[in-house]
Amino acid sequence: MADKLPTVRWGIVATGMISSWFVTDLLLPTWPNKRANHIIQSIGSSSQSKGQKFYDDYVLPNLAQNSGVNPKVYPDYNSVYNDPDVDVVYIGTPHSFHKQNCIDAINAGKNVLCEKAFTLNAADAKEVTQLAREKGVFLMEAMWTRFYPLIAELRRLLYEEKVIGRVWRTYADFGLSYDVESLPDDSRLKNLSLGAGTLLDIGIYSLTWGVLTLEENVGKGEHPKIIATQTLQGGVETLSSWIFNYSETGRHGILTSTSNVPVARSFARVEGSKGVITIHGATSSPESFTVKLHGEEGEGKLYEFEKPGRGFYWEADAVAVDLSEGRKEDEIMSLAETERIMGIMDEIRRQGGARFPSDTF
Ligand SMILES: NC(=O)C1=CN([C@@H]2O[C@H](COP(=O)(O)OP(=O)(O)OC[C@H]3O[C@@H](n4cnc5c(N)ncnc54)[C@H](OP(=O)(O)O)[C@@H]3O)[C@@H](O)[C@H]2O)C=CC1
Ligand SMILES: O=C1OC[C@@H](O)[C@H](O)[C@H]1O
Repeated sequence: MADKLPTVRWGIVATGMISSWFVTDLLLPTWPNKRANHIIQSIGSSSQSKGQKFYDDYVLPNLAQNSGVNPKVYPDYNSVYNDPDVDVVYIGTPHSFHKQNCIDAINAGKNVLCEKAFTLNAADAKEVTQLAREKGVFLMEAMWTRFYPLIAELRRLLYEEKVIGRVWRTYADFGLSYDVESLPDDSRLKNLSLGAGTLLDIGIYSLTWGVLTLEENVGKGEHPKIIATQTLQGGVETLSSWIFNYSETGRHGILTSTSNVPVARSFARVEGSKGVITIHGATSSPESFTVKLHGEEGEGKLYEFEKPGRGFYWEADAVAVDLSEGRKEDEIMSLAETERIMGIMDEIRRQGGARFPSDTF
């Protein structure tokens, strides 16, 4: 069975935390709903020694899972874009570099999976998506949570089975607890030119839970009105809160992110006319949810989902399947949806006051 799956060869750009998580997951022996095989073909870093350390730490221990391929390590990113054996480039740099990294990879004719947040603002996102369309390469934002089987089941229950009746309201939070001011000045979480602030880093997940639970046809129906506010500390946004108002359905999303308070384990709650669904785990990496009908005795029905490692393989599988079937974008995380999400985050920042040096609004 595994032989019939499409295989994709990845070029990894940057060797920070997220790239280590992504590669470690792709080198797992298997996972639920596995739809593709993945090979780490090459690694690009700011230096040979850093790239080599990444290889030693995250690839070498699991080399047996890499289909006999020993990846090349390059002391730059361009060599990855120009490596003829790479099918798709994975970009794991801080947000502010995504635009240029994508442009370079696309101009080299490569397919691209780029980390969230896709760019710093919607205008930059459109420039990149337009280029990919022109060049005819595949491009996707790595919004991994959207590809969890848990999401598909949750949406089936909400909009096919309608288990909680008419959906009215979603609360979702992503909070981490760190002191921004004590971080080094070059930290991507503190440095505004690297895109610091909670909205693009973690608020994007609360936002995603909002659209996935409140929109029956995600991105294809009514677009929400937004009412937003933000708190800045030393110019860096540390607390964002916003309401989504869907006037056609009457639904509201109450959504927030912060670096000042850790999120609760039950990070989201979807309320309907007949019951409530409470979602547990990390906001980026959900584990289970409980469906409890109004008036029902007990704790409600728990839905649990198996997840070896962290869960990055599901988005990678989607890329591999899209490529094998000749698609230039993914249906779940389409380019239009990325543009829309970036536009929503622009609007929250417009109202809330958080700005990056490169913003033109
Ligand atoms: N999907 C998810 O769950 C997560 C996604 N992310 C996203 O991934 C991106 C990277 O985050 P993370 O891995 O935490 O960041 P790190 O700081 O850990 O790593 C970023 C890497 O980018 C490269 N880089 C290039 N230029 C710079 C620069 N000027 N400053 C810092 N790094 C630079 C470096 O790699 P090298 O030296 O090898 O070139 C560096 O190691 C962000 O956009 C973030 O939103 C982050 C965490 C989780
Ligand atoms: O995407 C992310 O999810 C997990 C967080 O810890 C991280 O800061 C963020 O980039």
